[in-house]
Amino acid sequence: MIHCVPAVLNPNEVAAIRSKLESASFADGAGTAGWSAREVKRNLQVTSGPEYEQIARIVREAFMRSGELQAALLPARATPVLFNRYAQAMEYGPHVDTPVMGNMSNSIRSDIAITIFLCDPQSYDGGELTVFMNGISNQFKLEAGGAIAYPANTLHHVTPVTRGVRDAAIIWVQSQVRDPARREVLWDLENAKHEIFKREGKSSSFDLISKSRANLIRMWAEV
Ligand SMILES: O=C(O)CCC(=O)C(=O)O
Ligand SMILES: [Fe+2]
Repeated sequence: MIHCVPAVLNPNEVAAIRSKLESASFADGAGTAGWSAREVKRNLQVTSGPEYEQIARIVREAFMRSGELQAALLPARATPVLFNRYAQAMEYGPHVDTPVMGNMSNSIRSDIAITIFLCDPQSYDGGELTVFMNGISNQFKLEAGGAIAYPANTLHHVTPVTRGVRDAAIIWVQSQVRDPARREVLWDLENAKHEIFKREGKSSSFDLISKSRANLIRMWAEV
């Protein structure tokens, strides 16, 4: 399931990150790709340093406080934030993300990939995130601060930027519930809880749905 969540970063946070990106240093993104993705990865990435630490903290905190991302993804762990830049003619061709990231003592299964858009979509052409799912190609270009979370086991690509610059923050998440179909059931129940609560308050139906969702998490969660 794909989740698009607007304004995960508020406008002040987007502005703060954008201003830090002006002085941040970037390296060739091919450095962090697997051998086959490297063939098609043409972008830049912020290198570690004080700017990186500050903007990564802003993104991580925004991710943690997003009720929708937390309830939909049920994160167990997340990678450090990666900042991608696609300048004129840069792109990231079709690839599948590395399934297990990090090293032996600190590894994360990449169940879900998140892109948080950092630029006004009017300020650049191209740069659509394209995700192939169920035989359909879906294109996304969100407002600055908006996040898309999609299954990392999909083939996806970023189309060439033909004007301006596209900056984005990327996080990979290992979910407590690795099966996307189970996560969808839990997400539907979460929405049903909200609907019932709005209509009836904390009724006995609400309590039963809450209990079912909580107990399904107990059955399925790996923590
Ligand atoms: O820039 C993006 O939106 C996605 C980048 C991506 O697919 C990756 O870094 O693996
Ligand atoms: Fe990717």
